[in-house]
Amino acid sequence: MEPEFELRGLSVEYEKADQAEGAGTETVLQSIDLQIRPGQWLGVAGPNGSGKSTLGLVLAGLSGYSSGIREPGWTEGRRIGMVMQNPESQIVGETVWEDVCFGLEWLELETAERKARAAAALERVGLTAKKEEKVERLSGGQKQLLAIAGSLAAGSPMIVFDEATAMLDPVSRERVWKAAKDLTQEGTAVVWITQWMEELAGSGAMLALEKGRVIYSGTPSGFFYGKEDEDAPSEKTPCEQLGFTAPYPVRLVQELMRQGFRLSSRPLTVEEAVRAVEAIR
Ligand SMILES: Nc1ncnc2c1ncn2[C@@H]1O[C@H](COP(=O)(O)OP(=O)(O)OP(=O)(O)O)[C@@H](O)[C@H]1O
Repeated sequence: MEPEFELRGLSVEYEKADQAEGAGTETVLQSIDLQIRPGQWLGVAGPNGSGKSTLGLVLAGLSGYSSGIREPGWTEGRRIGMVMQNPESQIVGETVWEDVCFGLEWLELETAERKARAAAALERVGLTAKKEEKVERLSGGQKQLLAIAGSLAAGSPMIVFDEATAMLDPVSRERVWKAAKDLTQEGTAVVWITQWMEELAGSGAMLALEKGRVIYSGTPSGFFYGKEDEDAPSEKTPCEQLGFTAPYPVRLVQELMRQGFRLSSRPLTVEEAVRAVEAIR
């Protein structure tokens, strides 16, 4: 299947803010290549300032770029959704209903169709009962769900989540994560930017950025465990290179491996770790 969204050699440069450093530009993203297929979940990780949000904005079509190619999914009339870290920063309507309808204003739809789409989107994220509520009275998690509903109503083929669960409690985090997971089942592509290593474990594919460059592109397993078939890995894993701590099940299994246990898989979750350990009994 052809990738629906593709970046080739994409770079973003900004004018240097600090004149003391001399005039010129700062390269924030450098030669990024990536492909995103319909229904794919792409996890994106990287330290502060590595360019994750800039990449998210470019993918969402909210920010330009200096050079490279971005095609073919960004054609006119196809709105890419974006759910930002701060739920307050993306509210456009006074009430829940107004907010979800806002993104539909630009589409040439019959009123009945617009209403049906907005109602269906609110239903999908469980906010139907809050339809008449003022947005300011929603919780942070509900505001994130509302942002998802806005993208759903507009028929976005891809939604970018930029640390969208960072300000949420565990229950709300789970709800937003689940809503995003459900979208991929229906063919919506999800770009999930996060600093939470646990959130990367379920990614179909992931990439890691450092200083604006892609330093890893592949499976979460390769990111956390490093190259395949190394009995005693001496090289740092990409996760360690970035200074991140792998999820607890990964660290547990890595310690077992160091102690000489041979595991036939490279588990990422507690459930997978339990199965892998059971298999060596
Ligand atoms: N509009 C802008 N003008 C100039 N420089 C910018 C602009 N936006 C971002 N930058 C710079 O680009 C670099 C990458 O920023 P970006 O926000 O994309 O990183 P990030 O990985 O999302 O960081 P964080 O995890 O802290 O959110 C930083 O050095 C930042 O100062």
